Amino acid sequence: MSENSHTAHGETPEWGKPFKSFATDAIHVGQEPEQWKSMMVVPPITMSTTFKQYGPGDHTGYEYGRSGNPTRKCLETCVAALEGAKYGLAFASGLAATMTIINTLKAGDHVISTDDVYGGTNRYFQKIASKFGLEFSFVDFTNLDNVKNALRPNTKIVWVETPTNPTMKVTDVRGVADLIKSQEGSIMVVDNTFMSSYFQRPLNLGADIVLHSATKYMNGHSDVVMGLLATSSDEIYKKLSFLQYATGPVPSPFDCYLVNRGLKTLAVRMERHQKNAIAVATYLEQNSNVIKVKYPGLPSHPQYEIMKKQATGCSGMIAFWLKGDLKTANVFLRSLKVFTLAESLGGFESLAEHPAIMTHASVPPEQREKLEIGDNFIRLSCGIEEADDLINDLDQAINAAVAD
Ligand SMILES: Cc1ncc(COP(=O)(O)O)c(C=O)c1O
Ligand SMILES: N[C@@H](CC[Se]C[C@H](N)C(=O)O)C(=O)O
Repeated sequence: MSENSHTAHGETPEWGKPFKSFATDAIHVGQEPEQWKSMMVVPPITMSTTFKQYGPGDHTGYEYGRSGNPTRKCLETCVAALEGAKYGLAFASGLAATMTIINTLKAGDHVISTDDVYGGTNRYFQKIASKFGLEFSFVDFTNLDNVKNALRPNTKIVWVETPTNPTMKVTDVRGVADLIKSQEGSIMVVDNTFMSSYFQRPLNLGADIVLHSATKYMNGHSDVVMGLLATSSDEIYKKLSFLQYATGPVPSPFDCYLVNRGLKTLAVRMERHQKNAIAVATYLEQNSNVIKVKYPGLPSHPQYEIMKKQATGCSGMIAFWLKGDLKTANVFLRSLKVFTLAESLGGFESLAEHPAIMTHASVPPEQREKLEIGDNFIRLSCGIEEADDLINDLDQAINAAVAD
């Protein structure tokens, strides 16, 4: 069912058209009842860690739970379809998926990363992977000359996160693909966590691997930690699936079941996240106590034109800077009643957080300052509640913060 063309339905004048049959694929691909003797419609949670063989080495394709599991397979097949990819792979967390990609490299290899990459990815690159002889450069991908200038003969991976966590910088993915085309042996990884497969398909734009922290939108219910990868390259898949079973960062069958279930409502969830985020970002832009709002789905975003060119919509993530200091931000966050003050994002519930103290505390302070991740900086994940309730909540919390 899956293909990379666009649907005739749901025309949107501004954005790329929705991916053809996305919701149908999310519900059906990899879920065929015919693969089970009982013809069950909902795939089972297969807990068995081992599988009977007809004779030594003569088996159904499953031998041991680390190298393959039927529930995981349903999920991986579905994810591949949703990314327009040939292959999907599931991992125990987003960072486990990141680590697996980095494990394809060897000492002396070089990685160019978006400067505003998620704090945990930054920490893994700087504090762990660099100890094994890998070299990292962090540059601002909103100017592709920075990427061009950072390329070295030993550059093996260009690591794009778009939009970035937390300041919502957008990278021209096709522009990066064109840049590295002539660089033999270099691949591009795109962390698609903030968009989900519903709004952006990086492989269509020239990426080699797509990564998700499925902990976020792909699962969407804030009850599973998981990572997902997708690729259409046989060579890359071979390396990643070897590492998946040889190093073992695999998710549990129960978690695979939950994420596979979460995908069934991804399309409707993302539409609602977007609708709420547009309403909230528009409200924030009009509030005189807010200095700046960054939402890539509004024309005020510096990379709005790129966003429209490469995405079919925008998620529930908003970055904004309050007038005031740490105390103002603190009172604002403590005053929220509908938004919950918590790390993470992409679930049905709205969350708010303070990146400098919470999710991005591991980013070196001087790098945080350069990226404007300061005391008055707030990140919102708009859930799927009623938009008016979200706006009223933000309004009362901002009023409480400025009055204090
Ligand atoms: C953009 C992004 N990528 C990767 C990760 C890592 O994912 P996980 O927490 O599932 O390990 C996160 C969050 O943690 C994230 O926000
Ligand atoms: N990607 C999530 C993760 C929150 Se940061 C988790 C933990 N404190 C850590 O440092 O690893 C997000 O909210 O951005």
